[in-house]
Amino acid sequence: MKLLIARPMTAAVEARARAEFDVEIRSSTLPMSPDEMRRALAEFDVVVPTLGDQFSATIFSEVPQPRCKLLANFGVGYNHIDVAAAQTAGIHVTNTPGAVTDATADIAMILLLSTARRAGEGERLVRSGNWQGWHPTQMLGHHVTGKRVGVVGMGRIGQAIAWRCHFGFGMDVAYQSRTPKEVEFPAENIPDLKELAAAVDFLVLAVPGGAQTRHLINAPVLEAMKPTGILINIARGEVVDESSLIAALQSGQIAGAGLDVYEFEPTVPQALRDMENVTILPHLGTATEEVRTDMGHIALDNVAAFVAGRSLPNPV
Ligand SMILES: NC(=O)c1ccc[n+]([C@@H]2O[C@H](COP(=O)([O-])OP(=O)(O)OC[C@H]3O[C@@H](n4cnc5c(N)ncnc54)[C@H](O)[C@@H]3O)[C@@H](O)[C@H]2O)c1
Ligand SMILES: O=C(O)[C@H](O)CO
Repeated sequence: MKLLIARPMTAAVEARARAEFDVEIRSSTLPMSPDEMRRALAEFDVVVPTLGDQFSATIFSEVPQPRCKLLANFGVGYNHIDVAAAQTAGIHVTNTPGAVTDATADIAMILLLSTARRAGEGERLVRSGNWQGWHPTQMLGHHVTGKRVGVVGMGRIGQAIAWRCHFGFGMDVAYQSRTPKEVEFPAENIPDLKELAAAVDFLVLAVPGGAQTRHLINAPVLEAMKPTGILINIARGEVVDESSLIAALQSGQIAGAGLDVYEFEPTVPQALRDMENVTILPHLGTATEEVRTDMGHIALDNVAAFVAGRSLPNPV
């Protein structure tokens, strides 16, 4: 059984992979090229791809009889893989849910607090050496306690964000879902997205990416938000129509944004980089040693189950 891992991993994950499997670990930290993906499908039994490796229907169609039978994705989000095309090609897909939840919810809170309280702008001021000292109207932001958060995508991460907002920061919680969720704190389901956008101070995105959620947040949704509203996106960049977001921020239609993900990642438009009321992070959601190790173990657990002929723990 030949395994390909698409990026360098934490030491613990690489050690386990080398101990248990005949593995090749790519040394590049960049996404696989189409040539590399075709070779991966043709020459390996199992591949551990990740974000950025665009396993499109075209790539699958270019390798008609793939040796590969499992794509054990490193990450919970798998919108970079055309799962239907993979399955048609006889390739299973798995992901790494759960391990990512708390760390990603933490990054959502960092973005929410930083944007509301102007932390990035404040840090830039201190670093510039131009800070003139405290005064009662210096750099006033938006108070968080008592404000209302609206979660779009009330799954594992969405619920962990809502939990933090309620128990940690005394916020009211609303969310959008086709069916009400059973959570251990008061939370109002507002099924209409524009109604939710209009009713909250912070609109937080935690939906999966992919065709069904592409540009879910578009000009009409941004128009529905309060002028004091702040958009937080830890989901996938394509969930937001980025040019409409830039227009809404530039015109003052919304007050700010906190972003971990971008529509054309890793390209971040200059307009976003120029605005002081935008907090921008480089897709840090799961970026801790512990979480990346746990994600690697989950991916390898799926590989091990596949090799042993057991049912896959995390099928997509
Ligand atoms: N920034 C990061 O580093 C980072 C880290 C982990 C996950 N993510 C992203 O977060 C996503 C969510 O992860 P999760 O583990 O919470 O997944 P999940 O499946 O537990 O939750 C997703 C929720 O979104 C809901 N949903 C789907 N389509 C919707 C729509 N159109 N409108 C409203 N709700 C919709 C689903 O019903 C589900 O409740 C991942 O798919 C991934 O893209 C980002
Ligand atoms: O989907 C995920 O798990 C993240 O975006 C990558 O860690």
